[in-house]
Amino acid sequence: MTDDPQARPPASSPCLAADLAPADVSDLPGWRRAERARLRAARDALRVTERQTIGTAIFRHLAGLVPGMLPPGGVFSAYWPIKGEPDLRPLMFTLHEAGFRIALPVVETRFAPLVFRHWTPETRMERGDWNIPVPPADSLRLIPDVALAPLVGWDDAAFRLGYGGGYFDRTLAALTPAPLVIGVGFQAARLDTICPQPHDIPLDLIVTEAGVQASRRPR
Ligand SMILES: Nc1nc2c(c(=O)[nH]1)N(C=O)[C@@H](CNc1ccc(C(=O)N[C@@H](CCC(=O)O)C(=O)O)cc1)CN2
Ligand SMILES: Nc1ncnc2c1ncn2[C@@H]1O[C@H](COP(=O)(O)OP(=O)(O)OP(=O)(O)O)[C@@H](O)[C@H]1O
Repeated sequence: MTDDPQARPPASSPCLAADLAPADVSDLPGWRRAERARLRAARDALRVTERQTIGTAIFRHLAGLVPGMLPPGGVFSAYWPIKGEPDLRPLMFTLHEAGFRIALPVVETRFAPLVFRHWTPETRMERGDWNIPVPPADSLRLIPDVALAPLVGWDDAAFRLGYGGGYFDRTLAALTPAPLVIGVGFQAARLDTICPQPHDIPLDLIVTEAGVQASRRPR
């Protein structure tokens, strides 16, 4: 041990470092609300063609990665895009054609973990909570082996900022074994840190149009 303060490891979370986070993180929920609004406004401002180019790049990265992460006939959970999220529905068709089962997340009960309903190209989607299209209630329930989690924001430690309902965190805390979760979003939505809290669970990988950007586990 030494008394030289320079020799000590950082004494506190990087969230408290002035260069990484807002001056006042004592109001973390308020800071997250503001960051969500800022990042969503930036996403909404993208031109349709820019969004499509980014979606295509993310599709290519995932189409190369995901099949090798799934067992034969394994379950892949995607998402039905809302609010300017990258549209990865082509990946649902591609992986369905390759013999994997596709699921979509559904809020069946508010503030409870998500459930995952089977989707095929023949599924007639219905309107769920927040008007998100979902497979009908009589669809088979599946447990994903690999799940995509759409990102509003992300950081280098693979933490995710979502819409603020805590659904993915609650779901990951409840599922055993936990699926491999890939956060999907825009490179521009990177934050120095989301200021992770005890309930925040890091994702396994973050994929943006620039490729794999962060991972929790050594690859
Ligand atoms: N495409 C997609 N599907 C998904 C998710 C997602 O993030 N994206 N989810 C991932 O968890 C779940 C739904 N979670 C959501 C949570 C909040 C809002 C939302 O729009 N909230 C409003 C506020 C509404 C309110 O307070 O009542 C908002 O942000 O404006 C949307 C989806 C399941 N399906
Ligand atoms: N495992 C959990 N059990 C109970 N509540 C939880 C759990 N995880 C998160 N929450 C609650 O959900 C709320 C929102 O969490 P957070 O800010 O991390 O949302 P988010 O990850 O951005 O949202 P979402 O996953 O819906 O897109 C918090 O108030 C938190 O207490």
